[in-house]
Amino acid sequence: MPQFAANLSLMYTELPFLDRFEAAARDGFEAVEYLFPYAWEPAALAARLRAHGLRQVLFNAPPAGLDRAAMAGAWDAGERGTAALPGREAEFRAGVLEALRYAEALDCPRIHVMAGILPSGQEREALKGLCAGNLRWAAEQAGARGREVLIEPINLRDMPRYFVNRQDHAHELLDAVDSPHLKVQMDLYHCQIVEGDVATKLRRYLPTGRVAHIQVAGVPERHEPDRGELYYPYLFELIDALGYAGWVGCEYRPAAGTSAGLGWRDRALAARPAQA
Ligand SMILES: O=C(O)C(=O)[C@@H](O)CO
Ligand SMILES: [Mg+2]
Repeated sequence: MPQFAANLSLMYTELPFLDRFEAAARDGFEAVEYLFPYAWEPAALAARLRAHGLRQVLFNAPPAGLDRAAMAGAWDAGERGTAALPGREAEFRAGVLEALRYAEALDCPRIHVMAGILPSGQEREALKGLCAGNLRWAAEQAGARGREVLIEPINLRDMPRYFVNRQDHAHELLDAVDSPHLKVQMDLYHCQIVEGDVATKLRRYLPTGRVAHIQVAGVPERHEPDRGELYYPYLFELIDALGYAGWVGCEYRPAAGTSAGLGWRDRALAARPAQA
């Protein structure tokens, strides 16, 4: 059965951010992911991880900005990455280097690098080369530090004009970059909204070894995985059967309260086949 990581950006939001680590550990999580660490010093976050026996398994590179102040305000200003954006190469590089600095301090093996919102009047086709070039540079930087860069297909309802929407968009970029340090973050919530046929996509892409992180949520409300149109017990069994050994991030907005809504996870773990 997959190993689950708590997403501290969407879960435990009733608590101040730094208190969410303890809450996740108390609920039995051994790993966490979240959007951004940059409002805190790496040492403060590393101390929380250590104190609660948690591993950091994923976070995002800054969405834009050349310096810490600009990076901090970028998400609220509507920025969603710069990998595919012309003229933003310096911000892209600054963000990747800042993320890798945190990844090292937090011993986090991978960072999610976002591609950006397609500028009006531009076609994604025309920006694929630029995006691949930026991602190649990022993958080299990450590889030199023993880390991986991930890209994630995201649905256009939540993020209009986002550059990477389908699994094949992401895998096409991986083909172009051709680096063992660039991988895919496969979020089944986005996959269901954009493409459907999720089990077939898992069967196609997990055996490639290119999927380094999976995320889950119910569809369409992005609540607990036991709410909505996807039947996760079947998908978890399939993920196991396909030999996926990575983390599954719980990237959903709890409808029942974070701890009260973990029944789906406990049932999934209880259904785990006995280890030989
Ligand atoms: O929205 C998601 O899904 C994510 O995984 C974030 O990292 C990016 O928005
Ligand atoms: Mg996601």
